[in-house]
Amino acid sequence: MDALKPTSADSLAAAPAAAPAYDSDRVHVVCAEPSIANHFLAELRDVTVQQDSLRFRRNLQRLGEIMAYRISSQLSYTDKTVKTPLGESSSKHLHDFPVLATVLRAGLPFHQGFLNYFDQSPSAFAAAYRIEGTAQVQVQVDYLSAPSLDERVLILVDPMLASGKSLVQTYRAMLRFGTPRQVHIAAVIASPQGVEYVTREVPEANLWVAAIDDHLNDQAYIVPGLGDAGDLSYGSKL
Ligand SMILES: O=c1cc[nH]c(=O)[nH]1
Repeated sequence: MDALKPTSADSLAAAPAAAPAYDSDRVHVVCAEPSIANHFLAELRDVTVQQDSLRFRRNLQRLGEIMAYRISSQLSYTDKTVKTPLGESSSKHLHDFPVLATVLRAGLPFHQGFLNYFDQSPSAFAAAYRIEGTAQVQVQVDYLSAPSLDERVLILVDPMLASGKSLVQTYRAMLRFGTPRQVHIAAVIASPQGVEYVTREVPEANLWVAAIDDHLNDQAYIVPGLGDAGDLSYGSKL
């Protein structure tokens, strides 16, 4: 966990002097407005609350549920009439359930939150790891499983958008399963660099984040962030 401590060389990528201007039609910052999402995010960040890994995973799920609801306003609906015990009601039904993609292992609780709402969605999974010993962050995607993405809505979810390399590599690797008609990328905490990289490299995507933090440290962790989302969910690894 030493990698998480602030260092004097928190210089991998210094924070921009002023807040960058994001295209608010494409970048949605859910915790910019006060809501219960802010409370869940505060618990995720809090080192004391983090000791309860059940609550940590559940808070990631809850933010996934909130983001699923927000993204649902951009999906297509079909008018249908449903029979109630007392009559008929004209209602809107989700036209087709989005494909929910995530990156093992840290993405799993956040993905479960999306699946709780998009309960008929198929899922796609990727495993990606960082290649050690390189000056630049380099990522290898080495496991993929997905349904056809042709003409589907794809929502790619990963709780921490740090450099953005693993998300972009995963997205590109997924495209071998087809060309989605609409793409959303969702993260809990993003770095300014990650937002810049993803919006530049995947211009077709809408980006949804709970918060955009200050900067990346020299280990490519988000500061202040929350630490290592995978370890906090599932225990530290060797
Ligand atoms: O801060 C970060 C960055 C990447 N992954 C994490 O779990 N935390």
